[in-house]
Amino acid sequence: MEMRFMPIGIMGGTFNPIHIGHLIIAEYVREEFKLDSIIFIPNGNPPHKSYENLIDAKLRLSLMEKAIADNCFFISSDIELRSDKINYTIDTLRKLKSQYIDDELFFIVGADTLFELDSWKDFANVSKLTNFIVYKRATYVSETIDLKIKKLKSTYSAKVFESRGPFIDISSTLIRDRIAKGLSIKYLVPDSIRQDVTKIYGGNWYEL
Ligand SMILES: Nc1ncnc2c1ncn2[C@@H]1O[C@H](COP(=O)(O)OP(=O)(O)OP(=O)(O)O)[C@@H](O)[C@H]1O
Ligand SMILES: O=C(O)c1ccc[n+]([C@@H]2O[C@H](COP(=O)([O-])O)[C@@H](O)[C@H]2O)c1
Repeated sequence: MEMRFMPIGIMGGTFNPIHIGHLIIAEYVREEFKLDSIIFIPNGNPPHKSYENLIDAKLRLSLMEKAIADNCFFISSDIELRSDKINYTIDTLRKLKSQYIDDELFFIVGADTLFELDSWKDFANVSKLTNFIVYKRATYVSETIDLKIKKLKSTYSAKVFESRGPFIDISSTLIRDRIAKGLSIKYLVPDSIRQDVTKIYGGNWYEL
């Protein structure tokens, strides 16, 4: 029997809330790197981020599930919601590796996350368990991105690839800020979750 090792993408994030940037990036990278599927993993208790407006992890998960429902290549995972402790990627990857034993993992990160990678818990071992795909993000110039990738490769033998996808200047911060100002988030999140996102993040009737 022929063995087939699958390249699997991982889109880890706080998703507070998920937006079309996450979806466009995942779909672009899936095709670009010929990934079999992309697992979306919301972080229950994010290690680095301190938020004024971090909504409940189960709500972030359910918005994410609704947002990815129409893409058969996208899979949702609650692996980081099963404990109240801070979630570190090293633990998640070890669990995923026991499930996807022979498959190759590709952790998708935006350029902002690239610059934090070596501060992740046990990054030396993280980089043995997964490849990385970096997606450019406004304010991060490509020369600096290239230098950082070079450094991660030489220091940790990390396997880091760069996506050629287009800049997408959308963030969860933008969504939260616009809702706070009573502005529209139409087209910034999938239509299937727009009303829920507006309500959950304290928006008014205007978006309903
Ligand atoms: N527009 C984007 N371009 C490139 N990468 C992105 C973009 N939006 C999110 N990402 C990446 O997706 C991953 C998860 O992002 P996250 O859920 O923190 O969203 P965010 O938009 O960065 O949130 P916030 O504005 O609250 O910081 C991170 O690696 C982040 O860099
Ligand atoms: O493991 C760590 O130390 C660690 C520190 C910061 C972030 N991460 C992961 O990086 C991914 C993107 O994080 P964020 O904060 O940009 O949403 C998400 O999957 C986080 O769990 C992981």
